[in-house]
Amino acid sequence: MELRTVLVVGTGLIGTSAALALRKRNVRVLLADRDPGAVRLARELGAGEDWDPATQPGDEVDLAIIAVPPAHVASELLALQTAGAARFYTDVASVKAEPIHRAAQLGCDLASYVASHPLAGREKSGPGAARADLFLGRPWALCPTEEADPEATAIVLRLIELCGANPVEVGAVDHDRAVAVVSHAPHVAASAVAARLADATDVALGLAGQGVRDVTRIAGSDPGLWLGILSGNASPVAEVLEAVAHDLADAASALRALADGDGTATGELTQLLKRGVVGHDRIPGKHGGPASSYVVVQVVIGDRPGQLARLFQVCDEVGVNVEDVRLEHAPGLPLGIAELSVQPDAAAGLTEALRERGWQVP
Ligand SMILES: NC(=O)c1ccc[n+]([C@@H]2O[C@H](COP(=O)([O-])OP(=O)(O)OC[C@H]3O[C@@H](n4cnc5c(N)ncnc54)[C@H](O)[C@@H]3O)[C@@H](O)[C@H]2O)c1
Ligand SMILES: O=C(O)C(=O)C[C@]1(C(=O)O)C=C[C@@H](O)C=C1
Repeated sequence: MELRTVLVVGTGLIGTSAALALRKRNVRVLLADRDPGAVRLARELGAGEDWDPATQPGDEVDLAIIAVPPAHVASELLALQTAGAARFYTDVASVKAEPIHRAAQLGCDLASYVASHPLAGREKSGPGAARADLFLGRPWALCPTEEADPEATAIVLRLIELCGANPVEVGAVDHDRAVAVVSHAPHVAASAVAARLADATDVALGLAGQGVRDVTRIAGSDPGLWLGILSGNASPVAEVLEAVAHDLADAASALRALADGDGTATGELTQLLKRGVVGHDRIPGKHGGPASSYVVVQVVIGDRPGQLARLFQVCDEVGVNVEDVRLEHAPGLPLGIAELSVQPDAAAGLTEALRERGWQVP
């Protein structure tokens, strides 16, 4: 099953990332969004060409990817199917049961539609945050219903393969329960931790290290999008959060008891910390950070104009492409760390070249 032409509806973070990945594999990509600015930016980033429904025959479009917020998936699917925009359809929403249920209610054709969900994303929205390699090595759930045409499933599998992700076939209800545990409840927990920082003192924020950054990164995401995701998976997420809240309440009680001099209270706390280690160790592969195929080279840089430019100059001299860059500031210090993500085979050469030129590479 070949994917020659794909229509992406919703050229935000996920739609544009899929479009960029497909363009790299020479798939023709047509772009649509209700926001013309989002299409323009996606096009300028090389994600494809504007979709003109008046001139583009639907039977030439193999697959339409609906990459809009969960609440709009079903209505968008209906509109596209009514217009005969493509042969097959998928969506990428973070919840699955409700959009499928709504699509059935609206009378959408469920034979040509296989819902899906890439388990990859960022805390930033819009086409400007998109990356062609966002899905590399990541799980991508697909949830064919009983009505789904096997050809529709095959074409969605091909999409996942072209984006470099790993397909995971799962029922919609099971999917939603699973992502409540591994994505949606963690998001709310991150928000609750980050909310404590809103009125934290400057002294506290000045002491912020990597731990709090790791735990709260996703709390920086678009609240509107996440309200839609959480509302679409309300009961499973509530169930996980109730369990988390129970653990947190127990931990707080144990700490109160410890503060009151009851040394036996360490037992409960230790159990929670140990259960945390067990849970953490069960997460497969690398967690977060840039695409798993990159290696991060850390370089100490002074907080002076031109430092980054000089650093990139070295990368250029030794022919190393910087796939991503992140700056870690040390509050109050005239130093920071630049984390350069590069291809694994380029890391050693770059490290050597930097050290030779006097850069501190820890
Ligand atoms: N952000 C993530 O990390 C992530 C990861 C996996 C899946 N998803 C899912 O992907 C979908 C898109 O999320 P995103 O992060 O790319 O959001 P985004 O805000 O970056 O992009 C969404 C785009 O959809 C457009 N849009 C909204 N309603 C539309 C409609 N009816 N018709 C056409 N365009 C419309 C918006 O203008 C916007 O450009 C959501 O369903 C989300 O649940 C998000
Ligand atoms: O890493 C991030 O920033 C994400 O938001 C990714 C993440 C996740 O929780 O894993 C968030 C929601 C999506 O539905 C899929 C992926």
